[in-house]
Parts: sequence; C-alpha cells; structure tokens
Amino acid sequence: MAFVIYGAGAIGGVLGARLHSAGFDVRLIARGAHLSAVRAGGLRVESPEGTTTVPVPVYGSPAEAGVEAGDVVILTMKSQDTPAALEALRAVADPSTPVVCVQNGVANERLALRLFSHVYGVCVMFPAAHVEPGVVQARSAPTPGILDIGRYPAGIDDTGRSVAGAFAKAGFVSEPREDIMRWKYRKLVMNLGNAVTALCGADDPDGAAAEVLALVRAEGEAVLAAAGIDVVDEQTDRERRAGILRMPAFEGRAPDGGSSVQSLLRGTGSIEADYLNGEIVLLARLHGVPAPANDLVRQLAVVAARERVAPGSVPASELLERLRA
Ligand SMILES: NC(=O)C1=CN([C@@H]2O[C@H](COP(=O)(O)OP(=O)(O)OC[C@H]3O[C@@H](n4cnc5c(N)ncnc54)[C@H](OP(=O)(O)O)[C@@H]3O)[C@@H](O)[C@H]2O)C=CC1
Ligand SMILES: CC(C)(CO)C(=O)C(=O)O
Repeated sequence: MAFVIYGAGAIGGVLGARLHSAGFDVRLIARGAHLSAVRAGGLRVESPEGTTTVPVPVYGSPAEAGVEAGDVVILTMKSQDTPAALEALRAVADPSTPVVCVQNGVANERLALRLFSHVYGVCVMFPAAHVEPGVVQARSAPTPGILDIGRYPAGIDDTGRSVAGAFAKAGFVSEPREDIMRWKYRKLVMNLGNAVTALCGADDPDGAAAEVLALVRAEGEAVLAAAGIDVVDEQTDRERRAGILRMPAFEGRAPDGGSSVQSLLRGTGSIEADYLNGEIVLLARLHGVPAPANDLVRQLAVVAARERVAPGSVPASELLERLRA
C-alpha cells in the first residue's frame, strides 16, 4: 500500500513523514514555497521528542506525483481547498482510487464521493502546526494523534482496516469504525471554536471568549439535533481521547490555537470557517432553524483571513456584545 498525501502542511506533513519513516512508500503533494523548501532540503519535523529531517519525495500536483493502482490518496488540505484539489486529482486517478479525508468538518467526504467511489472519513485528533515553508510540528508525544477511520457514509472494509493498520504502524492510535461520521460530527462541535480562537486569540482574561465558545457550540448542538443528525455524545468522545494526547512545551513550539489560528498566522488569505461554523449555518438554513452566532463568527473569520489580520484582533467582549444584541 502506497500513500499519496495531498496537501502536506501540518497534518499531511507530519503524517507523511511518520508513514515514510515507518517504511511505507509515501509521495507528498505540496505547493508554493513549502514545495520548494521540502524539495530542496527534505521536510523538517519538530516535536517534543526532537527534530528530524525526512527525505520524503514531494511533488507539485497529482499529475506529477502519479496515482497508481494500489495507491491510497489522503486528503489533508483545508476544506476550502478540497474542491479544486479533487478536480486535479480526478484528471489522473481512477475513480475507484481510495480517497481518505484526514480533515476536519463533514463536507469533504461528500465532495469526494461525488467523484470517487471509495471514500473514507477520519476523525482527526492530532495537534500539529505548519510553522514555515519546509517545517511542520507534531505537538503531541509520544503518540502524535488519534486517527479513527471508517468508510463514508458508513461501514468499514479491508482498505479502511489496512489504512488504520498503517497509521498504527506510524505511531498513531487508529481504530476502524462503522460509524465514523457520528464521531466527526462531535469533532465538528469542538471545531466551532476554531474561528473564535482565531478571531479573539488564545488568552481569555475576562472569560468572554469562553462565553462565545459556549454560545456557538450550544447553537451547533441544537442545529444538529434539529437536523436529526446522530452525534457521538461528549462523554464517549472524552473517554476515547483520555490520556492519549500529551502536549508538553518544547523549544520553538508554535503558538497555541489550532489550525484556523495558523491560517491567520501564515496569512494564507483563507480559513476553514465556511466548512466548520458554516456547516451549522447551512444545516440551520436547510432545516428552518436559526444559527446567528455561527453565522456571525464565520463571516468575521472569513473577512479576517481575507484581510490577513493577525489572530486575536477582535476583542471577545465585543463579539459577545454583538451576539447578545
Ligand atoms: N493543524 C491541526 O492541528 C489540525 C488540523 N486538522 C484538520 O486537518 C486539515 C488540514 O489542516 P492543516 O494541516 O492544519 O492545514 P495546513 O494549511 O497546515 O496544510 C494544508 C496544506 O495543503 C496545501 N494545499 C492546499 N491545496 C493544495 C493543492 N491543491 N495542492 C497542493 N497543496 C495544497 C496548503 O497550501 P497553502 O499553505 O499554500 O494553502 C497547505 O500547505 C484541516 O481540515 C484541519 O481542520 C484537524 C486536527 C488538527
Ligand atoms: C482540536 C484542534 C484545535 C486540535 O489542534 C483542531 O482540530 C484543529 O486545530 O483544527
């Protein structure tokens, strides 16, 4: 089994490096300055356990990487980049190529299933950062993350089991699951906070950001319930994660805050909010229920990304006032 890791930033970079070091045939796909840096000097992976530079092959597109029978394609770009990425992939990959979405949100699997017949969802509990071109960080050690996997929309098959086995060989905790999307919806509720932290920053001296977080998450839960979506309960989710992820401080560790904070830090010009808070907004519209908190947060986050403002530029108390108005 060979892996084509498409969008080799924080998650794809660390995952690809670890699969490569575990002996798997891995081809990364990256772009821009990151592609040039990895091509020139390998991928530098920093973690609490130290730094390694991994000479993993890297390409600029699926056409350049090649997608052969027996390859598994792993999507690790942010959701807003998935539609364009799938278009480039379909031009060279057989429609039966297994496509594994190691991504947050619940939209990528459906986008992939429109073009590819064998699609898998992964619930990604894996704190990582894309620090600068050529450099990624794994924040948790000794276990870098939890990557449970299942076939989309439901079920499990031999490919899913083999991918779970490969993830485990690369040091992750990974279980095949029949009901992966139930877990991904629970993770979505957690990720409704990504945009809040990106807007308001990781420090919360007056507790206002925590209140905003509670509002968007409660609204998210209510919308998912109105839409009749079955979600793993919080306690079960907590138990799954208990004691596995450990994130000690280490020299050079990138700022806290998660993947959306990193989009603002790197000034990428886009953010995943339309596919996280925006998923709740979409469901609310489809089911005739309100979602004003998630709508406001995603709109502000999209503007912040477009205008390339720094994380923490919106005082949480102001955001809270607007949400209460
Ligand atoms: N980082 C984290 O801690 C976690 C992230 N996740 C999820 O994992 C997914 C990936 O996030 P993350 O790794 O942080 O994102 P990153 O932005 O760090 O990495 C994605 C990479 O994909 C590249 N990319 C996008 N489209 C293409 C393309 N068509 N061709 C080549 N490269 C492309 C991006 O390039 P460019 O920089 O130019 O845009 C970027 O380098 C997201 O869904 C996120 O929510 C889940 C749990 C934790
Ligand atoms: C849970 C969290 C914040 C872990 O890094 C995440 O999923 C993200 O960064 O998107």
